[in-house]
Amino acid sequence: MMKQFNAIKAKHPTAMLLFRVGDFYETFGDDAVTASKILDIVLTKRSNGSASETQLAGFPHHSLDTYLPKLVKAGQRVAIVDQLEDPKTAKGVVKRGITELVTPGVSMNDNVLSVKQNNYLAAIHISKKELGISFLDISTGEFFVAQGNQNYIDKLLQGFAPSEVLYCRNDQEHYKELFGDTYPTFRQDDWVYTSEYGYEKLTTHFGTKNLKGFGIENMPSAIIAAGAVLNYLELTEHHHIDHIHHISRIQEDKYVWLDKFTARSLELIFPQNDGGVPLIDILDKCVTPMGARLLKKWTVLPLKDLASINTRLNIVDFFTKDEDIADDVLAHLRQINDIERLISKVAVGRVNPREIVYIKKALQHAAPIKVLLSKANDKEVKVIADHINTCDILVERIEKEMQEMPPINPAQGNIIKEGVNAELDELRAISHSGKDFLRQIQERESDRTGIPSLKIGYNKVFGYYLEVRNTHKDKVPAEWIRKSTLVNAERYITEELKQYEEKILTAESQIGIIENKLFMDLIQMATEYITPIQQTAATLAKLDCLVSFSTNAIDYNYVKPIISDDKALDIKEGRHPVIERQLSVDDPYIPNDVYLDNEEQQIMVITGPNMSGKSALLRQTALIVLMAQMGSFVPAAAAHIGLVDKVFTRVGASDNLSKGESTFMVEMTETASILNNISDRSLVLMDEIGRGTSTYDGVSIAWAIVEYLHNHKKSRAKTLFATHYHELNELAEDFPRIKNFSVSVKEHQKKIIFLRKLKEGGSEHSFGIHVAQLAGMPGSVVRRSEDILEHLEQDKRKEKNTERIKEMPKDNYQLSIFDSVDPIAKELKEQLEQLDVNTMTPLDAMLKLNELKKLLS
Ligand SMILES: Nc1ncnc2c1ncn2[C@@H]1O[C@H](COP(=O)(O)OP(=O)(O)OP(=O)(O)O)[C@@H](O)[C@H]1O
Repeated sequence: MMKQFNAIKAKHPTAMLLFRVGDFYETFGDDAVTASKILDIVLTKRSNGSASETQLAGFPHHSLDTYLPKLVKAGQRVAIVDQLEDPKTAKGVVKRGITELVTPGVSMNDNVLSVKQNNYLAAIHISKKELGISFLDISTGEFFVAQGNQNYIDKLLQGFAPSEVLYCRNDQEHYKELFGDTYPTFRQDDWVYTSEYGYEKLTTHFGTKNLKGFGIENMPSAIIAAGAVLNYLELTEHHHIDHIHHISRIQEDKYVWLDKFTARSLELIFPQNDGGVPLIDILDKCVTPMGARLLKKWTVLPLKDLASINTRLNIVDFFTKDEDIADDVLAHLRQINDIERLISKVAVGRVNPREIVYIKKALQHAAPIKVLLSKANDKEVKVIADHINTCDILVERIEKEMQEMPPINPAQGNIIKEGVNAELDELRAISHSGKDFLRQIQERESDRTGIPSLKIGYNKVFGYYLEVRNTHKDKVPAEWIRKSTLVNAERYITEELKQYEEKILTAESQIGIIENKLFMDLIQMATEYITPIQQTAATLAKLDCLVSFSTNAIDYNYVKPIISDDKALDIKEGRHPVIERQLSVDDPYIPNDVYLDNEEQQIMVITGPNMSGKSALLRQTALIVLMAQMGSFVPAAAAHIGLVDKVFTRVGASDNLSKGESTFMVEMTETASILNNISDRSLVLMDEIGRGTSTYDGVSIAWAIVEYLHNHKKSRAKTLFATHYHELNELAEDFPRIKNFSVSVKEHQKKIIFLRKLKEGGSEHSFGIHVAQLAGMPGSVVRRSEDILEHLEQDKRKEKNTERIKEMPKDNYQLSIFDSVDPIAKELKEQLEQLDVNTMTPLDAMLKLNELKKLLS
């Protein structure tokens, strides 16, 4: 057996082998040490016939579902080695082989997967020209590819957040350099990463002559990455993958460009700090798992196409106006299981009886949704109805054949209803009424023979028998066959009893075989419905997202945005969708207007004290735009949004310092990438840019960036620029499309009250000291800061020129001795002034110093 183990281990050295031995899964050697730590199971030692001892740790086979996810979640690649023949009939060591290799990126196990999240496996092909990437979720059948530069690939990685990344063995260093070690990885052989192999793999899998139909024919790097994914499925023994029947190109130009910093700082999917709330948590009111997963994709991939956005918005509008339909649809959606993943389980042959019934139930609830929507007086809603395929024939058959609540484990039996199969019914009758039937035989034979004490019994040696006490021996009919003689009685068997016995003993196993066959036939039929069920799942997911948007629109008082092809952004009384949810009714979020265009007001320079709400205003503007382009209503009184193609966000270095990644250098690199990528339709949010360096550096850089954005020859990117540097207010005097705004505060008894209202015009000073006071800074520090500020502002008034670097005020803690009126000090000063240090020898200097010192004594 250890030979067998070693042979399999040699083929998969990086995988932990769960080796089936009898009723246990065992791990050996180093695997055992690791498994015992992760699973907290006992580690033992056994000699296994050889001189050296082997370490051993195992668990009962029926606990696989409990232990396997723990191993995978701990980052292990786990190979399940099963017995491939019946140990009872096997000669010698039982044949064993890998039946599945479960890795973080390839899993169908419900305990490994998270309901609301896709589980992507990614492959990256690194090449000098363009990099290729592919993403596959085997649990849903979704398969995507893309090709582009490192930035783009990095951004996709961040958006899709794969559980495992594959790349070519030869690219190890390069991969690490580009993408670090964020994701668990696996390296494949270099021959996998060639265009010929990828092309061949994809065309064979999809059964197509070429890849034109998928629009990826001319994407060599993407094809290589996709081929690598298929190769990995083979390696991990995933051979039944009919549900992966399509590959889609991620069309970069279809979606709003959000680089990874922007997605992160806007907290679309993940919060930046522990306890933070990302946008998705507010948006997601989905009631189906596939809806929740789709909404995540919509959130990181807002649309750029006017027609598609308006379709979504119109459907949301429909549901907000007809709440009864929305409620009915929701009531049915709530009853719908994860059919997207269930149908994938059908494809890979891992569906259990109860799950087949769930598929039926889901389709049965999809049917009334289809009826409801097709009756709606709205073209776009009707289209949704058209895309729901209720697969009636399949539903009917499952309904007719499957029990209402069959067990999860088919071996437990009672999967198939009565009346489906005559043989099955008969066997069940035998099994159920076995004892009755035996009693009937006993009574009948007792009457017929006149033996009153006739008994039926059973033993392992000759099965069922009739027992006759010696006193009635003479009444035994001739056809009974005597099997044994006891002291007081004799035991007989009959032809009938023998026949029946065989039936009873084989009935249970026969029932299992027939039920299993009928169940397999049903699965076979279900595999023919993979595509229509996937389509229905996708449509229901979309519907779920749109109804979720309508629920938010009503509950949170959102409005339908007007999206157009022009380039203006006009938000009236906009609110921050996340912060407003965290505030109480008594202290609600203060709405603000934001207007930007390419002609009059391209850049808003927003000043205001710390904590006044500048960052919130910037972020809410971006979130409103993105929500609108996802197809959601928005938190505002009205919103007119000229299509935005890219959103860039840069947050000043110190806001990110806690993550330990944002140095001033990073901030500048990120800003440079914005300046190189903007277009007329871009929205740029700059928050405290330049604060990672000295004040003067900061002001200069911030100033230069605003100037650049304004004067860019080709693109007038709409920009919100929040800053502490009120010096920047002077820009508006020289540049026509720059306008000053400030977030208002009221000073009351040297304290500030945040009004949070945006008003035209800059702010005069930054109120930082007041914030320090609010924060509980000692009174002496606050007073001293006020003194210094006063000095600085006096200096500024004198110079009246912000571009020139000003001197810091002289520290007036200590009076200068030379300003003193003391006569000795005066004498000292005069003597020092008369000295010509250049003509003095060191000795002269020493003597003079001594002389001066004497003056003091
Ligand atoms: N319009 C608003 N209505 C109500 N509360 C708000 C509003 N805007 C911001 N706030 C609250 O004020 C807090 C501070 O806002 P924000 O972080 O935007 O200030 P800031 O001006 O960017 O400050 P800093 O310059 O220190 O980063 C927010 O966390 C939020 O709770």
